Amino acid sequence: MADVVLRVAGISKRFGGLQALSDVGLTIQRGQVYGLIGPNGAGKTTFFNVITGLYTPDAGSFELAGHAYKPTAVHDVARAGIARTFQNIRLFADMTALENVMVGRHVRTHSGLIGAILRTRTFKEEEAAIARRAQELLDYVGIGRLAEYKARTLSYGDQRRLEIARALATDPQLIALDEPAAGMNSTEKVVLRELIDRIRKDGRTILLIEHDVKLVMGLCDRVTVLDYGKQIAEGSPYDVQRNEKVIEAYLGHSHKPTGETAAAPVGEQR
Ligand SMILES: Nc1ncnc2c1ncn2[C@@H]1O[C@H](COP(=O)(O)OP(=O)(O)OP(=O)(O)O)[C@@H](O)[C@H]1O
Repeated sequence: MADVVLRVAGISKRFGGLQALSDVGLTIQRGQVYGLIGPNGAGKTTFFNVITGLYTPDAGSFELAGHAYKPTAVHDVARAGIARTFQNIRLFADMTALENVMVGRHVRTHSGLIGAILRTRTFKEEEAAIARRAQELLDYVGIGRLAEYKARTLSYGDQRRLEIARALATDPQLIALDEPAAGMNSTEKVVLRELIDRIRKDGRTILLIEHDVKLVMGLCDRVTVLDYGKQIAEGSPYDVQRNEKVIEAYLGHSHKPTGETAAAPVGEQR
């Protein structure tokens, strides 16, 4: 049987009179890059917020690496094995890049508050190991030379890479990236694409929300498309970008293929 990292079924979420998610489900296999796309307001971020414990769903079931799990507190979700980045970067601006990654790593440490206060030998050894691992992760995402710089002094693209390093520091089963290419120029996007590819090749599983449909189609193994909170398509990038409902959702009206004037695949329309 294939190795499933995340299986969610029947997720619904309502905000007052607005049904932000209706009966959404997906299954992500280990080692996949799984894309979640859809027009503005489709429910992508709400879905991320539900699976990472920021919002409580009205309905739905969750399974992480074969175990039922309930995304409640954000910290518990990180411990269970899901790490995320945010659409609006959330770093500790006045901490160094290295310290930001070390914070992520603390999810996996044991010596606790008493050890920190007493500065026990175990605590010091653990801190040194965390710092070494944090530096490795900064090197891995390509910003090792910036370890001692404060997060707020980093370029936008480097801050996004720092967020990814911090997410990786928790040793996640699944890393969820919320619009990692937002605001990046084309050179930064190429570097980002290489990084995500590398993370996948190194055996990680990635869930990706991204507005850059070309990036999604080039990177993802499977794609789910949301529109007004409903799942309108699921499949390979090739199939999804030729799906009539998807084309309609992106263009706002239906295109009937008619030879030369047939609707272009979604990735080529943007
Ligand atoms: N906390 C909230 N309270 C009320 N409505 C919300 C809340 N969060 C999201 N919504 C609404 O739910 C719908 C889905 O929003 P969501 O942010 O999930 O969409 P999205 O697909 O991520 O959009 P975008 O691509 O613009 O980020 C929108 O209509 C949004 O206004």
